Amino acid sequence: MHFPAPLKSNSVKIMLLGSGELGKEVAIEAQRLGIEVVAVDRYANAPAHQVAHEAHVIDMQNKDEVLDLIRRVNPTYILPEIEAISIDALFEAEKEGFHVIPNAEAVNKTMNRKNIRKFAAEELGLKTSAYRFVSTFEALREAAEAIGYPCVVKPVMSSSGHGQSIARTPEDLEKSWEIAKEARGDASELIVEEFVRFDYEITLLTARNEKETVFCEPIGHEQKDGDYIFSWQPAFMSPEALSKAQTIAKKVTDGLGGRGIFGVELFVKGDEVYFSEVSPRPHDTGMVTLITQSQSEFALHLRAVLGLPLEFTFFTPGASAAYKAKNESVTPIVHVDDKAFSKDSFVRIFGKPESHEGRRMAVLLTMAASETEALAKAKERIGYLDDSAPVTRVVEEHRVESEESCVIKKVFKFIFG
Ligand SMILES: Nc1ncnc2c1ncn2[C@@H]1O[C@H](COP(=O)(O)OP(=O)(O)OP(=O)(O)O)[C@@H](O)[C@H]1O
Ligand SMILES: NCC(=O)N[C@@H]1O[C@H](COP(=O)([O-])[O-])[C@@H](O)[C@H]1O
Ligand SMILES: [Mg+2]
Repeated sequence: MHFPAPLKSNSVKIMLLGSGELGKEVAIEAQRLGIEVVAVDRYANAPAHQVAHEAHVIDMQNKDEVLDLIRRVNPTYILPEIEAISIDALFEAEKEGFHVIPNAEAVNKTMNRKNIRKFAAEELGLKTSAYRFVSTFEALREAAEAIGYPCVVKPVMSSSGHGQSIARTPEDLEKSWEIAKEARGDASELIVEEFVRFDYEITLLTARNEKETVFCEPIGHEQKDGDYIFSWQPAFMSPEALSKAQTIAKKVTDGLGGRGIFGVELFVKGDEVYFSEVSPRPHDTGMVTLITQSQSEFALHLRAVLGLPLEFTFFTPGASAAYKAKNESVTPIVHVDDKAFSKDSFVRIFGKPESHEGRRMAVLLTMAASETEALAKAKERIGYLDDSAPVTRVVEEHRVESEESCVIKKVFKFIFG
């Protein structure tokens, strides 16, 4: 491939629609290859704005504003980085010949739980939790009765756990209804899901450049309030579960098509693998690849977008811990103890201009001889970043790992290493 210089009439230009911590790392990778970066978000001085050639602040849900900016910037590639973007603008841009990553229809399917669930379960025939869609409280009650308790209630359009709750009894439904309504995005419709008592959950990062598809080592993660707090790589899986996970990821990403990295979220129970959802972009749990791989998920995303080879090396087991702000502040400070900068750990501070309770502001990364050790270090050292907020856990049940599944895991580990 030829790499024209940035800021010229013939530059290769990427436009990030969303400029948070994930976009910031993509922008840095693009800068390393001399690709011109235009970063867009709904607020000023977003993380990727600070490392881009050009920064814009617009209402990303407004079709006209998004389209007008796309036409003015004339990017080679448009990279959606968040879900809350005017999908009509992306469809229109694609019609006008712009290259949306991975493509507008894939963005459309994945931004709405109804579309992706129907696609995965009904079109591709993948195993998922039982589910129903509802838009009235009465229908929510009926769906919960049919699916059984506990069940998980989520707005069809939301991310990072916003608006999500578990109803354990019929009495919880009113609260779940209120939580969902308060969430951002289009909360007019909800999905009610069977609560899957999985042994563990993973993200399988899958990159495709339309010539080849590659998988990263599976990433294990722990969630609090529907948002990730710890991730580690590799996540131990039985060979059968790993093979099923890769088959599902290949089917889903081939079905969505286009170029880029995808975060395929899966629940694993024994050797059964359930498809949960997929992000057509780097995944927050995948920040661990900043320390574990020669090419992080961000570098792989960019390579896939540009149609470059997707070769990389898995360097070392590692883990990540999300640092969440405790307070609201327009002058936020992340206090980091020097010990976080030891030979086997480092920190990435996103530079978000404002904090509010629970907002992810930084990530701590650790490496070790095993993922268990790396995770233990991450859990211990996240305390080196001050006031990391203890948030109450939504999916409390998952903490209780059955003795049986522990024994099975140990046996597999003994046999397969
Ligand atoms: N049906 C379910 N059964 C059991 N646990 C679930 C279920 N749905 C969600 N969870 C738990 O809640 C977490 C968040 O759910 P989900 O990924 O659907 O939300 P999200 O808002 O899209 O989050 P993100 O944007 O961070 O991926 C899951 O990773 C899992 O731990
Ligand atoms: N699970 C999706 C995810 O992690 N997205 C990442 O968080 C940013 C928004 O953060 P903010 O809400 O703090 O502005 C997004 O821009 C993206 O980088
Ligand atoms: Mg998710």
